Amino acid sequence: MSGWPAGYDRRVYDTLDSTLAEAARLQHELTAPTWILALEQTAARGRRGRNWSTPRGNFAGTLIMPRREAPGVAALRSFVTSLALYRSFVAVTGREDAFALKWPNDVLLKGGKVAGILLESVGDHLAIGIGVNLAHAPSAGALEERALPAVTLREAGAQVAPEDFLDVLAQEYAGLEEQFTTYGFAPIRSAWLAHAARLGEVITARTMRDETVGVFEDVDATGNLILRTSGGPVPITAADVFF
Ligand SMILES: O=C(O)CCCC[C@@H]1SC[C@@H]2NC(=O)N[C@@H]21
Repeated sequence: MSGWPAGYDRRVYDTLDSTLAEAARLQHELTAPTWILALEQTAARGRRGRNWSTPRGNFAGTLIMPRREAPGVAALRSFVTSLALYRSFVAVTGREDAFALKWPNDVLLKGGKVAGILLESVGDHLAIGIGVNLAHAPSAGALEERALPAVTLREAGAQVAPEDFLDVLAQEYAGLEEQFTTYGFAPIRSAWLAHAARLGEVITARTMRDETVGVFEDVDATGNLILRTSGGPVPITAADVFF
């Protein structure tokens, strides 16, 4: 797949503090959904207030678009995005078996984290921040306790420049975005579940307040993780998942 999807703009920067921060600064002047790519970020953010490191060679991008739906529906684009990443990774590596999706929105390569996604509301826009370890990954010492190891896409045999990866991702995303706006979450959910890591296995979901251990049974129609526990199914809206 090559080319650039119709209806999307793009801006490429050498260095930014954060593509999410740039999306917030640009929101009022954009006239179309826009991909913002930075070849280096100096103050990138990850989920739950964590830092995210983006040395040169890795992919750091944000897609900003007008938010037309209720926040909960718009947030389902985290699944659209992780599925687009999955398909992009398969496209550039030819390795269908090596990748899996971890709820809510990480992409795994051979069990290690290769990409992360952070959604933010920016006024009446949605900003989808995406970081991919194309060439570099943080060492085990830089990660939190129990976090999955970080791996690079090179470990799947692919050497891809960030600009080239953007072309692939933007096309994959555009196709899935159209599917999402036309048919809703159902087909995205099915496709996502087909590549889910640890479906049917016991996993742990940890929030600031508590921890739930149960069998990963499903992702429901609103994107909740469903864990089967001895007390019945428990829907989880937001949590960190540990295997
Ligand atoms: O914690 C995670 O897993 C999500 C990481 C998201 C990082 C990306 S890199 C591009 C965009 N800009 C940021 O500051 N963060 C996101």
